[in-house]
Amino acid sequence: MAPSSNSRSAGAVLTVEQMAAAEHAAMVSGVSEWELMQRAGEGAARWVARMSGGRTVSVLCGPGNNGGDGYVIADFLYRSGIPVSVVAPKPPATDTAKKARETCVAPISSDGFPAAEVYVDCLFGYGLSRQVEGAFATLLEHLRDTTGYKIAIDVPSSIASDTGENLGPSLYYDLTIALGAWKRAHFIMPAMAGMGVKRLVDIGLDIAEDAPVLSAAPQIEPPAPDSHKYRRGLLAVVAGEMPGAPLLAAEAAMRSGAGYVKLLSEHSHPDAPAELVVEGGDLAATLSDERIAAVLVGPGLGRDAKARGKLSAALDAGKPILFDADALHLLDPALIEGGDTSQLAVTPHEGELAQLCAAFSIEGESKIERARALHEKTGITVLAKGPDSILVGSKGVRFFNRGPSWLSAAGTGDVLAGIAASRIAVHGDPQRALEEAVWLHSEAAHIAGPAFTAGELARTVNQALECFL
Ligand SMILES: NC(=O)C1=CN([C@@H]2O[C@H](COP(=O)(O)OP(=O)(O)OC[C@H]3O[C@@H](n4cnc5c(N)ncnc54)[C@H](O)[C@@H]3O)[C@@H](O)[C@H]2O)[C@@H](O)CC1
Ligand SMILES: Nc1ncnc2c1ncn2[C@@H]1O[C@H](COP(=O)(O)OP(=O)(O)O)[C@@H](O)[C@H]1O
Ligand SMILES: [K+]
Repeated sequence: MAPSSNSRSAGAVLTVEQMAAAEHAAMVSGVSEWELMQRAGEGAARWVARMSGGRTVSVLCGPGNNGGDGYVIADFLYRSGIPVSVVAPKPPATDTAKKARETCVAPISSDGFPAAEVYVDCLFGYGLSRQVEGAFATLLEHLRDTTGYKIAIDVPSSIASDTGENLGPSLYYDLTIALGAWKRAHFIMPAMAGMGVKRLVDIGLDIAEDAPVLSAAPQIEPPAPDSHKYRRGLLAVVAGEMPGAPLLAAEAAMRSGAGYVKLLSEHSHPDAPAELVVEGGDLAATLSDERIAAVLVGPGLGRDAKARGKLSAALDAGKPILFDADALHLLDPALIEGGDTSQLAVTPHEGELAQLCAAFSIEGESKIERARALHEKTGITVLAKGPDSILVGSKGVRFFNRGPSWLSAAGTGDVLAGIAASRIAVHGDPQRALEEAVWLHSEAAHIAGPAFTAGELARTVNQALECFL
């Protein structure tokens, strides 16, 4: 019953179409749908048994194979001596779910909502295709209003798997157990916020290696024993109209691994920390220093002709560049034409991504489609940030778990940009740097505690680094 050891499903985040294709491939290779359902149901049942701790369990079963999983779960729990019952408003509609119901020894009723301490929601999985109504909606409303421990199997039953859209009563689960692979909804807001703790059951699917994946915690190397400040990476932060934002970014960058951070500014910065070198003079000439390993441009830059000139100067230097904030309102096809875009990266929030898509004539229904199209059209590595960040680069697509919501504070984006640019200065790989930055930013927020300021967050990043060494 255990899945084969060569399963490559760990971490993949799939659409319904990709999921169905992976399951079809398994069946072509000789694994029956029944066998897949047994693996899924048993794997999930072991989690339910662990979480229930002897409490009474009620399993809600729908008409499709998600309901089929429910019968397998109930059967496993019943045979394990756990008090369990099933509610199924409609009989199974698929052969495999019918077989699961026929072999299920747990008591089954077609109506009511039994009082239980643990509820397992198997009404709909990735097959949900329309608004939930009638008896199914009533069950979900009861589930919403009860105080029991709530477990969603595969995908919460009112959530559309590809879009995260809510197609029925909206409720919060304590635990969501994904089957076979993660689905997009597991990492799309607001759906992901209602799923509680998330766990994945491996059912031995073989999944294409280029499928989007959930980002795994990075391993960050300390400086080599013979390192010096330049070898560790010199980052140039280009300042503009507003002094605060680039200073915040530089504060974070100094604590993210770069050996040397310079603020290139025509203003004086009496508030700058002593360890930050502030350099004036002609920007193009300063950026021609071959020891500069990466450039950050955008925080506090401004959006006028002078700002655009600075952006041009940065691009002309031919170095790896991270564009954030105001720079994302200035970038356009003419500016990057003919350059090596593989060393360029952008960190737009929702509004800035919309701005970039308009500038580069890109359309896409969802954030992931827009980010992917922007990368494919321009070659630029894109981190579409927010509570549900998505990274798209030459190594494919990465999803992330949600960081602390305390990050929703002014200036935290400048901190993220500083961290990411610093990591680019260290190793030169934009996609790796952005992935590291999301983790460091989140971890720094955990360490900084509640209601931190962006400055406090920036000054915590070196402690966050310790978690990834
Ligand atoms: N196909 C496979 O090989 C496997 C599938 N598994 C399970 O199967 C699930 C997908 O199964 P299905 O494709 O059968 O789909 P679901 O069980 O998610 O639900 C689809 C069924 O519900 C009906 N339906 C959809 N929306 C409805 C609505 N709003 N109101 C009433 N009826 C509605 C559909 O007509 C269909 O009969 C997965 O989420 C997973 O739980 C697992 O058992 C692993 C193996
Ligand atoms: N609710 C949230 N939960 C988790 N992270 C969030 C949330 N809101 C914002 N963030 C993160 O905080 C940062 C905000 O950046 P941004 O919108 O550019 O703010 P600012 O421009 O004020 O610096 C991003 O890294 C984003 O991913
Ligand atoms: K479900």
